Amino acid sequence: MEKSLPLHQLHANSFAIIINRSHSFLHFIAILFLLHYRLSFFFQTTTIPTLPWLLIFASELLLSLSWLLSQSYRWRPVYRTVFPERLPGDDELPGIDVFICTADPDKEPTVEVMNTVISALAMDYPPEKLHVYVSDDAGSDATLRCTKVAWEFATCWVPFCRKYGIDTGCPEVYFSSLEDDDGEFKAEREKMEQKYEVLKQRIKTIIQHRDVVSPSTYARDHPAIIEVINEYPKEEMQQVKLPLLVYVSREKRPSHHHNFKAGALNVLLRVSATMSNSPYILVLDCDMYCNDPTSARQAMCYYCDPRTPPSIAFVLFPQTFRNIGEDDIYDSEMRSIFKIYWHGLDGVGGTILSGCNFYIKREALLGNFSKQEDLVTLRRWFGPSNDFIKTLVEDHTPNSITDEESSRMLLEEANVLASCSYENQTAWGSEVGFLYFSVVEDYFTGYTLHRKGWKSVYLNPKRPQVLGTSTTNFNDLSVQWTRWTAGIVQIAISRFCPLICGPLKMSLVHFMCYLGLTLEPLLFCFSLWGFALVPQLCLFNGIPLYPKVSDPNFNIFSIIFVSAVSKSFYEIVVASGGELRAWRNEWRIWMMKAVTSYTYGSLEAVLNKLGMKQASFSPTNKVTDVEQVKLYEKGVFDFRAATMFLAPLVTVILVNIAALVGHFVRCLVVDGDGDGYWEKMAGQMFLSIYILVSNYAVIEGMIIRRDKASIPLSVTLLSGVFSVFILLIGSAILC
Ligand SMILES: O=c1ccn([C@@H]2O[C@H](COP(=O)(O)OP(=O)(O)O[C@H]3O[C@H](CO)[C@@H](O)[C@H](O)[C@H]3O)[C@@H](O)[C@H]2O)c(=O)[nH]1
Ligand SMILES: [Mn+2]
Repeated sequence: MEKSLPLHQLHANSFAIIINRSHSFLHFIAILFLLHYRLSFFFQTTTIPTLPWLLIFASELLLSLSWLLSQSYRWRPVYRTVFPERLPGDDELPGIDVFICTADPDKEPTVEVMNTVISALAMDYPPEKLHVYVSDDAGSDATLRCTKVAWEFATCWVPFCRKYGIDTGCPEVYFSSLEDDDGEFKAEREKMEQKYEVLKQRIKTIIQHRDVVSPSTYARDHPAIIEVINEYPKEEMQQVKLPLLVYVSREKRPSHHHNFKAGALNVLLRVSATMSNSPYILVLDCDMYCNDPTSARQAMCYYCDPRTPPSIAFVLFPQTFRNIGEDDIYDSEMRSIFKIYWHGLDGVGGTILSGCNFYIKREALLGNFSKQEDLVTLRRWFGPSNDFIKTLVEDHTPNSITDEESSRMLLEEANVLASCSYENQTAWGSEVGFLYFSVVEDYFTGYTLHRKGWKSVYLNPKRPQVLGTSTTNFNDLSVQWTRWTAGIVQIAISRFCPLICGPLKMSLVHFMCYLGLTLEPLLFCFSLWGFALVPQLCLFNGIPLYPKVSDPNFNIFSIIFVSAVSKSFYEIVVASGGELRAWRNEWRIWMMKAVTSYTYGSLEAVLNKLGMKQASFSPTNKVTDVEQVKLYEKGVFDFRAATMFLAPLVTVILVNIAALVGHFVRCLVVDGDGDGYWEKMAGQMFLSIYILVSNYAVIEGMIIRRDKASIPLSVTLLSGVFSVFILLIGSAILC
């Protein structure tokens, strides 16, 4: 009886669909009017110069294009429910390999990384079917030792969680969220808490006494180190059944490009194949604790359901963060991505692969082969290891470690698979595994899977499945978004651009989603620079770019503005219950990113294309700085950021102030004759005021605040020079 019940359910949000589609339709008509208005300029005689008109028209066109493409993620938002209690018995569940990547113990606190490892070991899944692999790109002996101590702690922690039904597998979260119980449980809990404190202390001591002289050089140049942590458990630990835990640090040499996280994941794909070869893989970033131990069972609701088509490549959970403040000024939560876009993509063919927290089918990454497959072809694709090639064949069962000899042989082979030359002249990274073409390996790999006809599923249950650390200061945020932009623009300007390689096996709407996401950074940075400078330069010089207030055409602009602003108000505040300030924060950070990270990222991608700059992936800083956190929690911008990120912001603000001042002077002195000058310039004046009001935080950081995190005077002065330059040169060219 139970077997006939579905394991999962999908429902489309019809109300949202109706609202979205009707709004798209009306907004689109307004845009057509705008096109008509702008184009008719070319058939009139007027004193307005053509260049600024063309530029503002181009900005409007680009922004409208990105709006149009973004309607695809609003076309059919869907939501999913799963019923893990209906899953078959534990013995019928498939195996899962968990991959946890870490790369830099200075930026990624080891205590947190170990919490992630422990939370993965404590997942609610049959332990003999769960295998946890830690990839350490720093090759740090300290991390290996910490993994061993974490393992020891897990041997007590996991049985403790099982015994008392604790559903927070991450000790840090569990002990910091107070629960009051008494009796035997309380005493045991206190004992456990002490053990956890000891663990933290041991980890800290190991990290403090690292014996490598120059860790960063070592990280780039070291042999492979692979160790099975629970190979021979101590006597007293043998009772406890825990998942396999393996530490893998691939070989790195300066002469070989290591391809960042994708490279690390591909090594894990190979090494794990020879040890556990599970059909499903969960990828976690080192800061992403498993908050809900049932995520594996939830994902399996798709993979274990005979009625679900086998074309699902991955089941994705959103990235959720534990360090989001009430006033999330940097939109660190990335609300619209995880709460709007991904549900929309899910409804039209599948959400993109967003970094971590996904259960992916091994077969989707590697393919599935029969025993008759030509060995030469397989070796050309997958490299020379016969042991690995054997694992690709359907009915292969992996080697198990039974004695010292089998363990030695297995590790020998694993070392070969983790060597940096193993991938030479193979299809790794280009056709199989995680793909290397872009630094956003996740996005590109997911996109390629969808193009080949694979589907994906987005699960966003109420309880966060994972909890990570998001960037909560302006510098880290800008660095991170610059990297993402660079990776995405790399795709946009390559032969893989969706416009060039076409939808292949994707639906048209799904294709539009990918096109929109791929072009978004470019479209935003070009159009927003246009809106931030062109009307202002014209305002400064008394050139109108918008119709008079009394002209009926003025309504076109007001309608488009009000429609865009109120739709986002609806999405953020009404539909997803956000606060008003979330709405302000998202608009503001969007404008800020456009002139900083989107711009620099796009530039980086172009330089990379021209061979003038190498792609880079420096891990995001995950160390908590108390002072920074305080500012973030108070909703105050931390402007202790690189000048390259501050200068564009300040420059835009100064140009806007200058334009307004210039405008008022012109009104009073030059054009004070009341020929409707105010009316002609009202649109531009409004735009400048809008930019200044929305970005008041920058003005405050520049003029009012005097704390350490305000904008340094040197940056303001430098930006002042840029603004004068823009005003002079811009006026000369445009007007
Ligand atoms: O050479 C590297 C660089 C990074 N990492 C690991 O990759 C993970 C993600 O790196 P992080 O610095 O946290 O990047 P984010 O900016 O948070 O990354 C987002 O974007 C990346 C693509 O740019 C995705 O890979 C991530 O999953 C996604 O969270 C971390 O666990 C790192 O340790 C490596 O293993 N090797
Ligand atoms: Mn991260």
